[in-house]
Amino acid sequence: MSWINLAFDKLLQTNGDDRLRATYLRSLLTGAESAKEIRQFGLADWLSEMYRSTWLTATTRLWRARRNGLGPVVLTCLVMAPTIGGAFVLIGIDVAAGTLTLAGAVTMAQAVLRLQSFGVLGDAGTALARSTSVLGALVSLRLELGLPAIEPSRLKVPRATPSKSGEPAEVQFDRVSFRYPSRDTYAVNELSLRIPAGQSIAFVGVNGAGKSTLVKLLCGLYAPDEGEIRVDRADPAVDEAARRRVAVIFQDFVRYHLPLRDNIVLGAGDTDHALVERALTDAGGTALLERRGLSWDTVLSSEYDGGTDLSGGQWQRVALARALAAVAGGAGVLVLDEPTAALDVRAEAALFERFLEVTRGVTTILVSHRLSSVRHADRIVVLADPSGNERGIVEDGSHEELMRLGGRYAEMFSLQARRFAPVAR
Ligand SMILES: Nc1ncnc2c1ncn2[C@@H]1O[C@H](COP(=O)(O)OP(=O)(O)OP(=O)(O)O)[C@@H](O)[C@H]1O
Repeated sequence: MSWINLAFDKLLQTNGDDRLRATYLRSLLTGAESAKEIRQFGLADWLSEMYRSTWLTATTRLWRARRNGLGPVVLTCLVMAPTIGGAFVLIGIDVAAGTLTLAGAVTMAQAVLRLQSFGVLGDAGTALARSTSVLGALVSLRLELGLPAIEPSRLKVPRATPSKSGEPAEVQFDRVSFRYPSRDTYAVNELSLRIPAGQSIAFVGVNGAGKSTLVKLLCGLYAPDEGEIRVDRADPAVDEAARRRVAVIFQDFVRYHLPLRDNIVLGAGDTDHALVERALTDAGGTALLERRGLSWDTVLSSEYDGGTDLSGGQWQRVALARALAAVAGGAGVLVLDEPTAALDVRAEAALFERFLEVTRGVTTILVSHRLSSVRHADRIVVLADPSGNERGIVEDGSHEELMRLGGRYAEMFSLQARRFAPVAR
């Protein structure tokens, strides 16, 4: 059995984590779930390069191993070909002479063909060579059997450096309307809004009011049917630089199976380590390093040797740190589209409050169903209810102003405050 163990080891060392990572990177680059975030953060080139180099590392080793193993295969073929050919000739001669029946010839031929099962051309070898599709399971099995771990190779990938304007951006929606092609009604209807540079603003409204659609329009993921959107006077739907000025964390943000550090500074070049640390601290995620004992190089997936997965709330802190790092890297607008939904009411409110504190002076857009979480924004806009005949924005002001107004926001806030009495003051 020692040769099986050897081949097993060789296969894993030839591919192992690199193959697994390359397959994962390919799924990130081609999957619908990660597409909007990859486009928004401008990660396509960075991830493509990482995929290319990871795949190349794995396959180069595989090619080398195959080349090394080619000698015995060629030698065996040279011996087997005349042996099998000669046997068939002898069978033919016997059949022609009438000393071997047709049934006998078929049986003999089968027996001769089974000769291939021996040695390097054998079934076991072929099956092993084809078993790369079960690599993930093999890696786990290896751990189960107590075999030593394979060290994942460290990637050194050149990364894109974002523009570093450092200034908060001004955002303008001018009579914007947008309808999804499959729908009869407008998701956003004649909405006008100017967000001065450095202001924090919250979008609130009933389900389906168009809050997330507005965020996607701002990210340039869709172009409006009518009206204009501008980020520092440039259109994010057509201008890559304007798009990169918007850092957004969606509710379904991507949980990258990459080291903790890369999860925070995705594609952000050789970022100063102090900046990454500050981003994690500001996002309230230092417990990951202190209590969970992670290092900056720990891959955030248990599928990798030494890797580990995080809880929903811990992932959200990593995603928030990513947003803060993007701002430090040059983004001028920060958008949080309900990325904290997995946190409880109290934790979300505390996090948003802290977030507004650390991003003071940055243009910030918050979307949350929990009004106690967004009450500290400089300004709150209530989007029209699409089921009525309203359009655009129906209320606009600070928490205090809207409460004094006694309109829709005040009604929604009081309703929630009764439900979450200890949180909403
Ligand atoms: N990809 C899509 N295709 C078709 N219709 C969509 C799509 N995404 C959203 N919609 C529709 O557009 C409208 C606005 O949706 P959107 O998600 O922007 O609202 P929202 O205010 O963010 O809602 P919620 O509070 O439930 O998150 C809804 O009627 C929704 O059903």
